[in-house]
Amino acid sequence: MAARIIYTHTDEAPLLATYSFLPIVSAYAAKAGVEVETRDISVASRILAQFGLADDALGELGELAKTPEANIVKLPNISASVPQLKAAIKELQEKGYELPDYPEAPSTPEEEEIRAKYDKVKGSAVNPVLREGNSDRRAPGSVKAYAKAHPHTNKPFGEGSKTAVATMGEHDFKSNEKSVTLAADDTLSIVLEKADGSTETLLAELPVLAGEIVDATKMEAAHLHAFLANAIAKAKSEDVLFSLHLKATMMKVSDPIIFGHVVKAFFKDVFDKYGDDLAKAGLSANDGLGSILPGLDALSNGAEIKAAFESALANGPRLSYVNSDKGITNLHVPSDVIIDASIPALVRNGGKLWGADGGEDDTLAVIPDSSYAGVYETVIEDVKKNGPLDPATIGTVPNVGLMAQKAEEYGSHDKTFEISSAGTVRVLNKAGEVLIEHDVEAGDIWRACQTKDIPVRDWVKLAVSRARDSKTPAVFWLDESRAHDAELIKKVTTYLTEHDTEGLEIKILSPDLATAYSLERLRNGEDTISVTGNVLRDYNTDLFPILEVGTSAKMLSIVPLIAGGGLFETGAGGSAPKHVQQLVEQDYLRWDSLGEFFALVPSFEKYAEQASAPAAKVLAGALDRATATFLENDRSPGRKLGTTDNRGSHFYLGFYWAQELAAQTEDAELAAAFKGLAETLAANEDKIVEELLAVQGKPADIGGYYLPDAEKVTAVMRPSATLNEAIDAF
Ligand SMILES: NC(=O)C1=CN([C@@H]2O[C@H](COP(=O)(O)OP(=O)(O)OC[C@H]3O[C@@H](n4cnc5c(N)ncnc54)[C@H](OP(=O)(O)O)[C@@H]3O)[C@@H](O)[C@H]2O)C=CC1
Ligand SMILES: O=C(O)CCC(=O)C(=O)O
Ligand SMILES: [Mg+2]
Repeated sequence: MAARIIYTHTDEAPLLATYSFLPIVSAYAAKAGVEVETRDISVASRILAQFGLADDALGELGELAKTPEANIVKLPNISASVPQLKAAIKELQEKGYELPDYPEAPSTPEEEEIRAKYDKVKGSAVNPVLREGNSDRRAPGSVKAYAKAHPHTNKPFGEGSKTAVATMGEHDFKSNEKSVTLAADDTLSIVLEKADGSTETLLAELPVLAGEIVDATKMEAAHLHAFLANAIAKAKSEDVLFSLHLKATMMKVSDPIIFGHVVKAFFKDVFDKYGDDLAKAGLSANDGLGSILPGLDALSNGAEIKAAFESALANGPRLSYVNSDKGITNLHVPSDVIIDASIPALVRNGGKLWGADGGEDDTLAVIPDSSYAGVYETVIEDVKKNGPLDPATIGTVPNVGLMAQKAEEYGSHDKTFEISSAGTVRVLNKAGEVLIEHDVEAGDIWRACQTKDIPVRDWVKLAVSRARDSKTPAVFWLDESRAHDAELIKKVTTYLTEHDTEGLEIKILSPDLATAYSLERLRNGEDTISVTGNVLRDYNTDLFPILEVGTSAKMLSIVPLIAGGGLFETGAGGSAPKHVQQLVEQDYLRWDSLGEFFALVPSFEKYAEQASAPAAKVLAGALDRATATFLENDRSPGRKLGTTDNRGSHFYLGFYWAQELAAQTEDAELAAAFKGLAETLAANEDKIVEELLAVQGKPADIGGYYLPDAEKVTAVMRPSATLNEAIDAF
């Protein structure tokens, strides 16, 4: 197969940015003979693919990721919650695609089949397929230097701040975990034996490999209810905002259920009184208020129920709001408050979130499961005690994350069950022996996770090589008192002996202690690699970047694929839905494409290696230097109308990149090819910037949300005739 770079078309802000940036990338790459192709893995395209209406690009890339030829630049994509999925289906239907409605409660085999198709698109359905390697995420030196020179504000917590984390600590996933390491290949099954002696097979065949860690645990529904009742009462009595923080997208089975429990607990009286009416109307607490409230219009007593919700909102603890102008609460949409980005935003903002009136206040951050809540508790207590972290002086906490082959919790969806009736869940091996068992009650959420051996070995190797290459101490964030971690620690200590660790500082600390240790070093200006499992990989790569450099958009995010290829993720954050709103309202896109710039450098380097194409390496080097100039000259999009936005930032990157290519001496032909362009862009800088600024300030029509109109988006995202001419003629 000829070498090529695959640049992904995704969703929301990164997709819009692609319309402006990719023409530049493709034009420059072509001059160096580098093939750049695109594949559409947007939620819209993935829905269409399920029904044979589009190519299965994700399936294709998933296969590619398992080969040495892979060279994929992966932009952030929507991990759709059910309300988003329904909205996307509706938009596609309105555009003429014959798609069935999302069956909320499938009752026929046909509906089951439709539901199964949609469930393949739901939640975090892209990343786990492409991530056939472990994760290396860090803030590049140039980004740290920029942050030190232009520090953003991490606000102090107020005197006597009441902001705190509430977490269960008992009867939850963390405390109920049991774990085993398999001695040999096997096929497991998961069976529920009910109190009446009957059995229900929850999963018939779970193939496992020798050396694989399998764990299982449960969240006990009755205790979750008691915990939530307490947390709600506490927020009320302390008069702080109540906010829930989950990862309903990546934990796409368990967390929407937990979200539903919180909605029901917060509006207990409403559900006690009208629960049956809501259920009959197909209005599920798991989808949030944003779906329930509009759905009430169709009910005969809808107005009465709406009034009951409003009165509960007025009389309960104050709820935090995602967007108070639009009346969107923390309990509106399960994907609106995603823990990895939302808690760091709270910490950055002095422990405050926003209430109904748009004013900010201290917050009780509710994180039901205690597996990782301690990390955030430790950060919040540290900032309360020692003051905000100062981006001008602090060190950095890069991450090496165990992620390959759907490791740990993020691969648990097909093994997560809301228990239908009381009994015992058992994980059995082929010989019928019980490996793990839990007594369960109806409503408990039981789940199993798998962690394969090869990924663990690769992760340890990556940690050692990162520690050595960057001369930085590394800490494995593992808790020996947690069942899964205890199994993992055995492997880590074994695999560490396979490497030369002479002179390296490598520790194993529990997540709480690792947080405290890393924070102390951070405050001293020292760097510490966090070597973590899959969930803390996700959390830490937003937490530390947001505190250190203001956003996770500026991260270098590499996934060295185990088969030898490369997956280059752009930044460590998401697809920024708020940015699309701003573009549509004001024709201003504040998306920062630094993540894309950073990802392309190793992607071109990889291409140079894959295709034995030295020119690609020249492209990479020039882009790297151009990005440094871009940062020095502060060309990232501002936040305010009338400043350079995403489109202007692409012009500047393209301009500096062309200058670097024209100036380099490694490849004279390439230098000659870029000379004219560099001159044209320099001569027209003012004109181009003027053309780009001129369009701002009025609504922009992109012809859709999930499947915007390509022509319209092109027109919006490429408004400078002068720039277009220079690039297209090149
Ligand atoms: N790799 C992936 O594919 C990921 C996908 N997601 C998905 O993204 C969606 C949104 O998730 P959410 O939790 O809201 O997190 P986001 O990271 O999309 O947004 C949080 C905030 O971070 C800031 N931000 C993030 N990226 C950029 C950028 N490149 N330039 C400028 N600002 C940026 C914005 O802040 P401000 O508006 O204040 O400028 C934004 O509102 C969800 O569908 C989620 O599942 C989430 C994480 C990773
Ligand atoms: O896949 C997703 O939904 C989000 C991924 C994410 O947040 C991350 O990897 O940091
Ligand atoms: Mg994340």
